[in-house]
Amino acid sequence: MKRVVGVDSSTQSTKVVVVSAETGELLAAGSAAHPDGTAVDPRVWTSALQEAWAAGRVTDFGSSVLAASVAAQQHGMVALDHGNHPVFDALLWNDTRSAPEAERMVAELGAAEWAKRTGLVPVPSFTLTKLAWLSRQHPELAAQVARVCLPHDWLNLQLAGTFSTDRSDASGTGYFDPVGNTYLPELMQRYFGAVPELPTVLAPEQQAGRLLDEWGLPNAVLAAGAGDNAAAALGLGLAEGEVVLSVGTSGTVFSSSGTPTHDASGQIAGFADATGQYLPLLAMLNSARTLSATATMLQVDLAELDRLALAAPVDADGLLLLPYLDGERTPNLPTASGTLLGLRRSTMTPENLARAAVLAVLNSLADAVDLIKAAGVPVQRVLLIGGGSKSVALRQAAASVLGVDIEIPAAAEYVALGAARQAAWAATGELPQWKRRIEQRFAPEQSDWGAELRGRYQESRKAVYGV
Ligand SMILES: Nc1ncnc2c1ncn2[C@@H]1O[C@H](COP(=O)(O)OP(=O)(O)O)[C@@H](O)[C@H]1O
Ligand SMILES: O=C(CO)[C@@H](O)[C@H](O)COP(=O)(O)O
Repeated sequence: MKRVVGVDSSTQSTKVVVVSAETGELLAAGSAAHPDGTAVDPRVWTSALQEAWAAGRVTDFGSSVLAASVAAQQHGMVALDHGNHPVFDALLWNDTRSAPEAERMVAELGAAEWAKRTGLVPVPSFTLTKLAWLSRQHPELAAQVARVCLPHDWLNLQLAGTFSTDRSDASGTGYFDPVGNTYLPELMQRYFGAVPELPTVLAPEQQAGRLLDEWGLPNAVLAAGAGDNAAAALGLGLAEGEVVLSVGTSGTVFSSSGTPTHDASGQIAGFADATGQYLPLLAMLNSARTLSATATMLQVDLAELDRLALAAPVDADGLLLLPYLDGERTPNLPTASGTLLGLRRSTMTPENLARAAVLAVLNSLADAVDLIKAAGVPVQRVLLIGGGSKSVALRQAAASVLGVDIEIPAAAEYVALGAARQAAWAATGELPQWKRRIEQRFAPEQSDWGAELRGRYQESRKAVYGV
């Protein structure tokens, strides 16, 4: 049996899977945690990959492995000197210190022009705003930068010694045109003050090189890799009309599209996908960690948080959480903090707080679905994935809050699986057709509690944050 390896180097952890190249059947898996924080030394990701690789006993599959591929969190600023040493910690997608730069960039060029040229309107998540911050705050370090890449590109460098990326990840930088598939050096020059070497943008099925001997897979080539959401779409075999709700470290809502988006409001990121098409996407800074933070506040584990949330009234008895705990990206409120409304002696219960956290995550996703629908992206099927989707309370309430049927694919690491599927494509020249199994389906409940809650959530958000 021929195998392929998929990697997901996400915000909180590295996950590695070994699967059948023909069917995608899971054969082995390993993982390793990342440190908390929004600025990370990229060398930590290399160590985590080595740890997850060993935990998954990947080298036991040796010469049967045809290829590997890396998907990773998007946008991280990996700034390297001439010796490929990081000049500064990689500022991640959820670091908001470059908010002033993002505002300045939008004010100077205009949102519509940014959306037209890059598919994006700068927010602190995007790589170029972080480079602008480095150039302004640490000019002496910026002067040492010889090349710039993204988290998945850094791991490509460690795995095969090649400096390469793919269009899905490049499309999240703010200096790339996903329609023309070209870098925009004039934007890099204008906002970073120089044009460092940038990784070669490979086609989705193109090989990036051969794995270095130290990784113990003598016959394996390395595929181009991808941004994590594009890889998840590949892992799910996402089709136009299908929308993914991912409750991970980031909350994301995205679909597959044959046409690019240029949303001047900046709410929909017009990314490229990992098949040659496009991936219109909205991202939230606060998602699964809203649940874990609430569990910590209640001093319970996630299983107990779920039990509490299931024991509460469906609407948390009016307790309402606006979950902008780390600031927020959609809506663009980088300096915001969270707000709890409806506090009464009768509503201040652990059950209601747990339920309010679940409903907060779902309302943020529902806001994003409303926006992607309004942009004309067809929404015929909604798939719920991500670690947070393991919450029974969340998956049971999702259909009522969003007002649509929700499908839960069988539990899998879809980002890593998508990377593995790309690896098989790069090795064989054929994109394998792996089966997707739906584990559960939920329909909206008869009562209209979800619609009533959506109204209160939107009124509260408008009243408190003005958006
Ligand atoms: N049963 C659960 N209930 C709620 N949240 C969960 C559960 N299991 C895992 N999580 C959360 O899922 C998140 C990890 O999800 P994942 O999709 O792997 O994230 P990433 O975006 O980093 O890939 C963590 O924040 C974790 O707390
Ligand atoms: O910023 C985005 C998408 O634009 C995030 O989706 C990151 O790509 C982080 O992904 P996870 O760690 O949550 O998987």
